[in-house]
Amino acid sequence: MESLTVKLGDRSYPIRIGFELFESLLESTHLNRDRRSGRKCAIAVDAGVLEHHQPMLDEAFEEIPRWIMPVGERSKSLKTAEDLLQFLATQGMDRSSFLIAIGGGVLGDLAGFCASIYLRGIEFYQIPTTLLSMVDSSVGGKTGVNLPAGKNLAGAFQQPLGVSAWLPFLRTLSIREFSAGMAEVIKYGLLADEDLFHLLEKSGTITADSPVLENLVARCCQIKADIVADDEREQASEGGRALLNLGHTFGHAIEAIAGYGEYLHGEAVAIGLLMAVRYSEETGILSKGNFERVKKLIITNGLPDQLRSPLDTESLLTAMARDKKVREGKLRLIVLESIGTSRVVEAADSFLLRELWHEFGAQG
Ligand SMILES: NC(=O)c1ccc[n+]([C@@H]2O[C@H](COP(=O)([O-])OP(=O)(O)OC[C@H]3O[C@@H](n4cnc5c(N)ncnc54)[C@H](O)[C@@H]3O)[C@@H](O)[C@H]2O)c1
Ligand SMILES: O=C(O)C(=O)C[C@@H](O)[C@H](O)[C@H](O)COP(=O)(O)O
Ligand SMILES: [Zn+2]
Repeated sequence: MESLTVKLGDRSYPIRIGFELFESLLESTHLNRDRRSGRKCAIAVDAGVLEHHQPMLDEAFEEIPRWIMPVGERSKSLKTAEDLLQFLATQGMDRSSFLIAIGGGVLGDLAGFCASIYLRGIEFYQIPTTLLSMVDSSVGGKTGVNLPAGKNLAGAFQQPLGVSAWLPFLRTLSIREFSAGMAEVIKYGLLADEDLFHLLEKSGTITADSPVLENLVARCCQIKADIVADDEREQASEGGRALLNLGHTFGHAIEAIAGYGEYLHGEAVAIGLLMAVRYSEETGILSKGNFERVKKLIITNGLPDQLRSPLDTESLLTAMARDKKVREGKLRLIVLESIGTSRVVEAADSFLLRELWHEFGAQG
């Protein structure tokens, strides 16, 4: 088992990652201790997880009331949040109660958001079940829902009490969903860890059975934990948590304009990473030649390197302008200086952005 800590003073929490018994991971994050304390709790679970793991979850959590979320990005909405909040209220959850989120990033973001606003805030645990949620979304406390106007535009920072990543969950994940998680893994290599990037280049296509999997998940979580510990609310004037957004200004625009769910988050991020690398090369911040390396890694891991069908350039640019990193109307973009080193550019070149969208398959 890999054990890490997100160091946030009295809100510090453990991340446990491993193949051992599911119960042991729950024990090691204190989740079972909190259950035994008599505090009321409830589960929010993704329907797709239940489809594959219901007997195990029934056994592990037999007596706990359960709210089931319909699968997919469209569930990350205010409407679904209302359903979950109503469920918490009808179960009589009080301020000493806690919520257990079992699912991918959609479920985790939604349940975390509901935990942050129910009775003005209750505690919650994260049990991520997708690669993406194990390496990224379950850690760091960004919670929220999408609006028609853009991704994650309503949300809150709410750290979990603990994260238990049981790796055998990944054996039932579709290849497409596993690949989506690899986009965030590649992102970490690019933004902060050249050795990780080399390891990925050497390893070929990563799968749920890859011998490096546990190490990869732990490494990504460690990078995120360190960044979050330094800049929990993304307020650093240079770098900081904003670096975790590499490729996302492009990716989030694709998700919103194509219609939520059309591109998986990781697929949109993969295209966004390539666009960010191209932007970095075109502006002379990154030396030429890196784009092809990143593209090879993206393709090897089953991710798209282009829009699948044309989207409207103006709409994409409008969506980008709603990015949460915008300051005083200026679009801030994460760029690469080299593989493993990233930084923020304060006012992105809008002419170049338009050209890039055309290069990657947008129209108009
Ligand atoms: N909060 C953050 O820091 C953060 C970071 C990255 C991404 N995100 C968000 O995460 C979301 C994407 O999360 P995701 O990629 O996990 O997608 P997801 O939550 O939609 O899960 C993907 C699919 O896999 C199914 N599934 C989940 N676990 C399974 C399992 N073990 N076996 C079989 N099927 C399973 C689900 O039913 C779903 O259909 C996006 O909304 C994105 O914005 C948030
Ligand atoms: O945790 C972060 O910070 C990230 O940026 C991680 C991203 O992978 C994730 O998709 C996040 O939800 C994006 O945040 P947002 O602030 O751009 O909505
Ligand atoms: Zn992301």
